[in-house]
This record gives sequence, structure tokens and C-alpha cells, in this order.
Amino acid sequence: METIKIGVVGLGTVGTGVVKMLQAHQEKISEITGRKLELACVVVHNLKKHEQVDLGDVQMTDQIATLLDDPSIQIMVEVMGSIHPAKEYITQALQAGKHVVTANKDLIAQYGRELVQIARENHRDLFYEASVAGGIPILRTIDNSFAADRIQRVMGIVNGTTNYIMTQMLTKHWSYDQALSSAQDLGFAESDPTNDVEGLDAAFKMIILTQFAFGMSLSLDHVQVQGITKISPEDIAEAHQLGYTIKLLGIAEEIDDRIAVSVGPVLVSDQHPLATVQNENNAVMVTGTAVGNTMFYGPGAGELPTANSVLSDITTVAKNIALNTTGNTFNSYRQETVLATPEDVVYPHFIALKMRDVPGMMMKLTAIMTRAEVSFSRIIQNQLGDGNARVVIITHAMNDQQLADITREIGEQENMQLLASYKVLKNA
Ligand SMILES: NC(=O)C1=CN([C@@H]2O[C@H](COP(=O)(O)OP(=O)(O)OC[C@H]3O[C@@H](n4cnc5c(N)ncnc54)[C@H](OP(=O)(O)O)[C@@H]3O)[C@@H](O)[C@H]2O)C=CC1
Ligand SMILES: N[C@@H](CC=O)C(=O)O
Repeated sequence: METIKIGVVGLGTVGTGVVKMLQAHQEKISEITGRKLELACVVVHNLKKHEQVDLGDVQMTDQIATLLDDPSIQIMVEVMGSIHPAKEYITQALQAGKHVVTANKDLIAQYGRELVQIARENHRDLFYEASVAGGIPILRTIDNSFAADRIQRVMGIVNGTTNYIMTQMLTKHWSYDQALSSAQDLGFAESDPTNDVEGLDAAFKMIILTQFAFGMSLSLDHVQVQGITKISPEDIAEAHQLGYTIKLLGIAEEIDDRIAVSVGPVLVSDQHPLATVQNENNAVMVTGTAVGNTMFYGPGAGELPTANSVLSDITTVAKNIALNTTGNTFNSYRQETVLATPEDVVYPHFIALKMRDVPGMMMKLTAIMTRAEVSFSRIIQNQLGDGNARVVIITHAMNDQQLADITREIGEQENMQLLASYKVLKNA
């Protein structure tokens, strides 16, 4: 049986899982692909850190040239993360005639088109299943199984770290710092977790999902992004009291041929399947015109779940090599990017305010809402004990322009402060 040699760049959470799975499932992969896969080298940044790691005959190096300059290595697996030098390594690998598998969503979301072009020019494969929702095979599913359907919306929990943090805070009453530190220890968080908690990691994944589902290419400034760092315990408790769970949701939806993409805390009805997704698990709901609602659930981060997605890409490349059909990248669906306007995006909202507890304040708030043509659906008021009250409103459906008008007017009031505003998702 012919051998395909593989070089892996990165031996952190995902790289370790890839090496383990390549070694453990060798026989099955050979049977499926008709090729023996051989791990030839592993490239790391700091060799000293890995002194205790036993890779047997496999060479460990801190020199990327060992991999790039070896023509016998046919597949490079990039699991080191960040933009530079990962982008340069992938470019050089493709130009040197290697196929590339990566888990790097930051890179694919921002430079995916350029890298796909380089892969095509060099007739090489480029796959990145692990870049979205870790262990859930969502990209290949959208690419293959939704090819003929018209997708209306892709929505879900696509960051494991934040879902893990919020689950621990709600169920075990851990502090934010304690939960984040645990997510880091478990290998879910990015090396710099800012992107996780500020919603950027989820935004990169939504950019990739939008490309697959709608064929439209977005940049980060096309996505409305809010993280979890400003969610307060009061927000969580009041949402709970009203029958909702707060989740960091990515939503990409087509509204009259225009696209709206956002990432932010959303109140999800406790009856909604997304409300039940706990810990580092992710879930992606894809709504198609023909099929209706579908939901894909599983671990969104972690060593072996993510490695499994990387291995599915490696296996695909190996099959393509065996069949002499390489030169494939993921989906080639392309549509002109047309963005929705703030008037297009319509949701009920949870709005929390602090205001002086004196006569007339509620009338002022009602007047602001009336001017924006928004009505209340539910309202709670709690005294803060310092002469102020915390008021929480669930509005009827309103658009982003109405929300912007309300936010501006509240900001102009004395004795009234907007504390939070989140979308509300009612039904499946
Ligand atoms: N962790 C997860 O659950 C998931 C991660 N991903 C993505 O997978 C990728 C890897 O993530 P993860 O394994 O968590 O990251 P880690 O931080 O755990 O590991 C990164 C690895 O890359 C190596 N590395 C960093 N810079 C270089 C360099 N210049 N040259 C060679 N090696 C380098 C590091 O080397 P050294 O050890 O010597 O410092 C380390 O071994 C990222 O793109 C991430 O977004 C995707 C899905 C899930
Ligand atoms: N940091 C990411 C890892 C997977 O993409 C997450 O927590 O989801």
C-alpha cells in the first residue's frame, strides 16, 4: 500500500489530538482511503516545552523548513493558530505542492478567499472542517447535504468557551474568572481568550458559515458583535425569572435577499432546543426552505472532538490523492454580498435600565418607546435601595433602527441609564 506522509504544525490541544488519532486509527483510515498515513514530522514553537513528549520515530522540530522543504510530505496540518505566520506557512505549503488541512477560523474567515485561490492555482486540496463548531461536521454537511436547498437562516452556539463559562456561572455559581480559567485548563479557549469572550471567535465562525450557507463573503465589520463580558448576574437572573436562558448566539439570516449577521447574548426561551445546550457543546440550527429546521449538536471545542474533524479532512485528502482527484476546496457557492439594513432585522428585545425611582420616570420611558413605535410585552421593576430602580422590559418585535433610536434617547435623559439590551428568541 502506498504511503502518504503528513507534517503537523502545532502540538497544543488540537495537535496532540491529531497525533493521537493518527496513531490510534491508522488501520481503519488505511482501509477507507487505500493509503497508509505516516506522521513524518511535528513542528512546534518551543522545543523545550515538549522535551517529555515521546513521538517515537516522528521528528519534532522548531524549523518549519523541515516540513516545507521535504517534497515527500504531501499533507500539511496547520493547528498552530493566529494569522501570522500561519498564513505564510499555508501559502508556502500550497505553492510547494502540499495539500493543507487547518482548524484556523481567524485565518479562514479573514483570508479564506485568498488561500482558496492559491490552492486552486496549485491544484491542491484545502479543507478546514474543524474551524467551525469543533467536533460537529457542519461545513461538509452544509456543503453537501444543503446543496440543493435554499437556506434561510443559520443560527447557533458556536463558541464552546463562552457556553462553558455561562453554564458554570449559572449552574455552579462559579465566578466569571474561575469559569474562564477552567475553560483554559480544559483547552477550550484560544491562547488569548479575548476573542472567545468578546464574541470575535464566534464572529469568525459565522463569517465562514455565511459563506457556506449564502455564498456571501463578509468581513468582520459587516458583523454586529457583542461578547459576554458585560452580561451581569442580574441580567441572567431576570432572564431566568421570565423563562429564558441567555446564550451567546451567532445568527446569519437572509431577509429579502439581503444578509444580516450578528453575534451577541440572546435570551432564548427555555422551551427552545438551544437553551438546553450546556458546557462546551455547540449547536447549529440550519433552516432550509425545503427541509425546515434542522439542528446539529456536539462538542464545539477540545482535543479529540476537534481532532476528529481534522482527521475527517485528512481522510478526504487521502481519498482524493488515491483517486487522483485533488485540487478541491470546500464549497464554491458565490453570491453578491448584499447587506441588510437596520430596518430589516426585527426581534423582541430585553432592555434593562437603571433610573431614579421618582414620579414621572416611567412616563418618560413610555414616551421614548412610543416615539420609537415600540410597545412593552412584559416589565419588571426592582428597587436598588439607593433611590434608583432597575427596570427590565421585554418589548414586542422591533427593528435595529428602533433600538438605536431608543438607545440614543435614553442616553440623552438625566437619571436614566441603559444597562443592557439583548435580542429575544422565542420559538424554534
Ligand atoms: N482548542 C480547541 O478546542 C480548538 C481550536 N481550534 C483552532 O485550532 C488551532 C490550534 O488551537 P490549540 O491547539 O487550542 O492551540 P494551542 O495554543 O493549544 O497550541 C498551539 C500550538 O502551536 C504551536 N505554535 C505556535 N506558534 C508556532 C509557530 N510559529 N511555529 C510552530 N508552532 C507554533 C505551539 O507551539 P509550542 O507548544 O511550542 O508553544 C503549540 O504547540 C487554532 O487555530 C484554534 O483556533 C479549532 C477548534 C477547536
Ligand atoms: N476557542 C474556541 C475553540 C473552538 O473553536 C471555542 O471555545 O469554541
